[in-house]
Amino acid sequence: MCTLEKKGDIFILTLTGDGEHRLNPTLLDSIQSSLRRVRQEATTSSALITTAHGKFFSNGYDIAWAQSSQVRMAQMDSLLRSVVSDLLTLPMPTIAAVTGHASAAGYILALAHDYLVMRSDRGFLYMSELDINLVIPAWFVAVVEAKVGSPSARRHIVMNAAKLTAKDALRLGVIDSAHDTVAETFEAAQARALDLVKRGWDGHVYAQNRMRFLGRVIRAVEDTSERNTNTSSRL
Ligand SMILES: CCCCCCCCCCCCC/C=C/C(=O)SCCNC(=O)CCNC(=O)[C@H](O)C(C)(C)COP(=O)(O)OP(=O)(O)OC[C@H]1O[C@@H](n2cnc3c(N)ncnc32)[C@H](O)[C@@H]1OP(=O)(O)O
Repeated sequence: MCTLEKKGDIFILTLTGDGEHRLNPTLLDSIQSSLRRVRQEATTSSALITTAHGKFFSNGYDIAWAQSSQVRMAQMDSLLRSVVSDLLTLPMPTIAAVTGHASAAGYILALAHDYLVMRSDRGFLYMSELDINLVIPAWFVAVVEAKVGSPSARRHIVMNAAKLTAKDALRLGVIDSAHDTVAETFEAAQARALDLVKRGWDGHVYAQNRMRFLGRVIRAVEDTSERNTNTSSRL
């Protein structure tokens, strides 16, 4: 599950508990209702930090729950699309404090934030589809393309299923800063959030500008026409 607290103008959304924070409908619904509250309670200049307890930020879709049911996979895909769309249209800057592993859909959840700060002593950013014999959704690729500038870095992430440490991710331009501990990672997220709030931007203007800046990926996230044939035998 997740909790939402507010410290001054900063909202803190935390994926709670020591588990893998697998993105099943229960957790995705909980995240989405928290984001709805953030949108309702936002003041002119706010910021959101998303973080997690334990050694995982999110280990991706709950494929055990899906039990290879395409309908259930489609349900998680649809819910994650609306969470990512909510993040990309939120009227405030967003920061992911990646305090543990973020795999596949969990990686996309982190990348859906404007800024990523990450713990360097533990935790990978890991687009694992190749290793688990799944086809990456086109909209996931659109998010990676929008957030990672270098073609070789994108190839390493997607076509090499690289397990990036924070230091690797910083070098490849995937994250904004790397920190030795969970505490320092969260402090860095708070400091960045305060700096952004201090700019005093109107959140709705911020959201409009982000929708211009990331228009292509927002359209990809919201385009559910993509057929995701997730059985390699069909290739
Ligand atoms: C009808 C229409 C149809 C439409 C249908 C639409 C459907 C769409 C479906 C789309 C599906 C495709 C997209 C898929 C999305 C998904 O999310 S699927 C699920 C993805 N999840 C995964 O694949 C899980 C991946 N996770 C793992 O493999 C592991 O959990 C891990 C991340 C590798 C972590 O391993 P773990 O053992 O659990 O953790 P640790 O013990 O912490 O680490 C292992 C070792 O690594 C060392 N280490 C950790 N961090 C670091 C670091 N930063 N630096 C250096 N070393 C590190 C750690 O010390 C461990 O080392 P040892 O102790 O020596 O073992």
